[in-house]
Amino acid sequence: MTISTTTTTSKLELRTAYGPVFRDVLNTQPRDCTTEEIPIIDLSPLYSSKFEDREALAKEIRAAAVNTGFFYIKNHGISERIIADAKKQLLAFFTQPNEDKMKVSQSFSKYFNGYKGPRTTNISPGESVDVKESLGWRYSPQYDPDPKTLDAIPEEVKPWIRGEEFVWEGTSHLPGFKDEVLGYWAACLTLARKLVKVFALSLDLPESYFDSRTTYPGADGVFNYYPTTTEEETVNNAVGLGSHTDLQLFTLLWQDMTGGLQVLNRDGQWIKATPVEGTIVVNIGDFMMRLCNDIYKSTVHRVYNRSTVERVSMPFFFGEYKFSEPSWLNFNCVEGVVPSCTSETNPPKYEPISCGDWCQLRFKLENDEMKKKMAGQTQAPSAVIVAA
Ligand SMILES: O=C(O)CCC(=O)C(=O)O
Ligand SMILES: [Fe+2]
Repeated sequence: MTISTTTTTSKLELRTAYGPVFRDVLNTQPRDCTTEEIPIIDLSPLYSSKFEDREALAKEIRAAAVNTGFFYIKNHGISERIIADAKKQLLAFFTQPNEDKMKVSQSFSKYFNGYKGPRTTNISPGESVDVKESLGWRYSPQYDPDPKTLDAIPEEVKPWIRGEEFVWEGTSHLPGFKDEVLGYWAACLTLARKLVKVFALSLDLPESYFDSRTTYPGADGVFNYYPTTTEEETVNNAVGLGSHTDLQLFTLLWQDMTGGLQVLNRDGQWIKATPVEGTIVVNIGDFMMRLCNDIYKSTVHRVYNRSTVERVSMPFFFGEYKFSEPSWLNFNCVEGVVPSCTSETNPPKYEPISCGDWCQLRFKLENDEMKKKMAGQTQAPSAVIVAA
């Protein structure tokens, strides 16, 4: 008798601004990641004055980005104090009575800022609603650690500034909230602007390639709070946050030590991105994937909190939003595949689009579909994977 060892796969549906895409997923249990799959990269050379040091770092980043598209960074330069203060404020926010959280409800927002309650989003169409709740705030030039003269912001740029003050007004009763949350956000933005230079190097571009493109960047801060799942949700395989890719150039993701983040590796195997003390996770977003013609992949990930305690995370999404001179003169602010990633035999696979449009389109799509879903049912659906 022969025993079949063939592993079956399922198709996982992912939502993008241009409609669904599908990935093959092995029907095997998630396993721990190896250090080859998700390496820990020492970021100290980022702060070195020697070009060779930064170039060597760029090589490490390229290797990680073409492999799983996920890596941990240590010695990243964001202090433990800044992180601890932000986490303290995160907990202060989410442990408030619901009516206080609703003071900054996303329903007040034009641009997806504010609070979304638990089980009110469904990022992955084939999985359950997301058990997590979240608070998001977007780029505002008045809080940019690289100071901006507000009067000098070009008129054409202004419609692309997506930060909204109601987030800070509606949390002003929480002592130190705005300062400490924006302190963390500013530290992430400073780090991201340094890191994007190494990403440029890693793509054989000049270090300064993205500088003018990130003068008014996509810089979205989010706090995620994953309550423990109910017994029914556990039985129904409910996700904390369903399978998705991030949208911008890259994400800096601080996660607590609870665990629950899973990443789809190149073989279609779910692997666990186990928390590593003192590190931040970096992952590639869709816009980066488009710019580099798929050399780097935006990696699918999801979260299950199956522990007996809450889990929290603080992602920061970094992208080109609005170009500064001279690029903003090209007001469509679209960007195609970068020249170093194409050749005669490897033509661009993607039409140019702006990072801003790319995000706005998908946020809207997700929101509209969720509204339809909520209108049609009162109970959270259980997870369904589209059949192979
Ligand atoms: O909570 C996490 O670890 C991941 C969060 C995430 O993927 C997101 O907010 O896009
Ligand atoms: Fe994500």
